[in-house]
Amino acid sequence: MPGVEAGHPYGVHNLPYGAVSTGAGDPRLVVRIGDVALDLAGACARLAPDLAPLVSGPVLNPLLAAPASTWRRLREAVRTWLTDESVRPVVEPLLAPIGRTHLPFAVGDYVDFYASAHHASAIGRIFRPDSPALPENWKHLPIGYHGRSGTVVVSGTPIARPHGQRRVAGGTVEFGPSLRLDIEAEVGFVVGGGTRLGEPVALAGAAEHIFGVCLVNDWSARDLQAWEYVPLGPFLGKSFATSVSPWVVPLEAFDNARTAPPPRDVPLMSYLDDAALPPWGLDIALEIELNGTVITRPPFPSMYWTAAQMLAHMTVNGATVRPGDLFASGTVSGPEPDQAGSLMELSQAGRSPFALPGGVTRSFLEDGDEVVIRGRVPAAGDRPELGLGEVTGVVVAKPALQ
Ligand SMILES: O=C(O)/C=C/C(=O)CC(=O)CC(=O)O
Ligand SMILES: [Ca+2]
Ligand SMILES: [Mg+2]
Repeated sequence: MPGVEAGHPYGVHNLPYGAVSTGAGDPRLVVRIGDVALDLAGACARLAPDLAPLVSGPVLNPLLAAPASTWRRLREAVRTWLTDESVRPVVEPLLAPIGRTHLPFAVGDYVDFYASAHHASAIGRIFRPDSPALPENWKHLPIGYHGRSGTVVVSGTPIARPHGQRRVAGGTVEFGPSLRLDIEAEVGFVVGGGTRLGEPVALAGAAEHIFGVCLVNDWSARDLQAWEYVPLGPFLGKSFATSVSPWVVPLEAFDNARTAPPPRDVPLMSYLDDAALPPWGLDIALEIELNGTVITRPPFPSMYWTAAQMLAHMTVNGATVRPGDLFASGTVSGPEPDQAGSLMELSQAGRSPFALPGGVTRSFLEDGDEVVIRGRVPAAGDRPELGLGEVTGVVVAKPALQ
């Protein structure tokens, strides 16, 4: 592809999908190549008219509803269009600067998992100091909860500090802006190809239902969460906003970035037993920047549960998935203190504030703070770097409700 040097993290090995607009125009679906975007509706209208109806709207959902073989056909076609000299006169006028990015899919159901043993143990010690760090069920099944899909927002959306109830020292219950606003760096999976009620997705069939990968920041109000979550789990402490990166990187782009998950300590039931399957760990490196300083580098290969296991578990009771559903890995935390994916861990629940430049310290987020979570598959051997982009958000104060 002219203008995109070999090894560019958004070369033809990547080709993520997004929705962009310029000026007052409506969002249009694109594929990113280098630092520009290929207009998908225009390209399909000219070069693959039968695919045009799947990509002519503002969101990916019609494409997500098509079978995985169609996703692969479109990806191969785009790769050809971007490399084949003979179609250059058609393709070049359809390349444009990226412009403003939008949420590229209408989010159906949203599930958040809890798949890092390092995160789950650290949070367990903080929230439940008198119990084992990992709950008894943790290594038998990927724990998760259903989140609020309507508050999934695209990167760059300002995050209003939530108000709510919290219990303070001495047992008083009060209402006000969260004093423990946190982040959770996660990897998200966009579902395609629906299922029928009662028909689980088998581990071996997961690739037919996982369209692509994005980055997720599961903003979390720890004080609201700690008071509300017993016994039913996360609710208002997490439902106010969840940010996602604007680029959905197709699953096939990770073909040479698969890693073996950690050894399993507990024998897995057959619907979760992935020992005989190709590995589903992904070699993604995350980094979190707070106000311009990188504060932690969570490694995704350290996750205990894989995306395929999450999907198999999420549907094993017969629950359906639909095109546009989103499920997220849960906070990505590695074994080292500087690999934690939340401020709760980095500050030890506020007991050990961490340092930023200029003598500034933080335990939780203050108004005006900007968080950037970046993701990439690092280059290795002849594997070029694969960019996942970033998910950003600035915290803003919300007017008091009472
Ligand atoms: O262990 C708890 O009580 C709470 C855990 C979380 O808040 C984490 C969560 O949302 C799942 C995750 O991101 O890993
Ligand atoms: Ca989470
Ligand atoms: Mg959330």
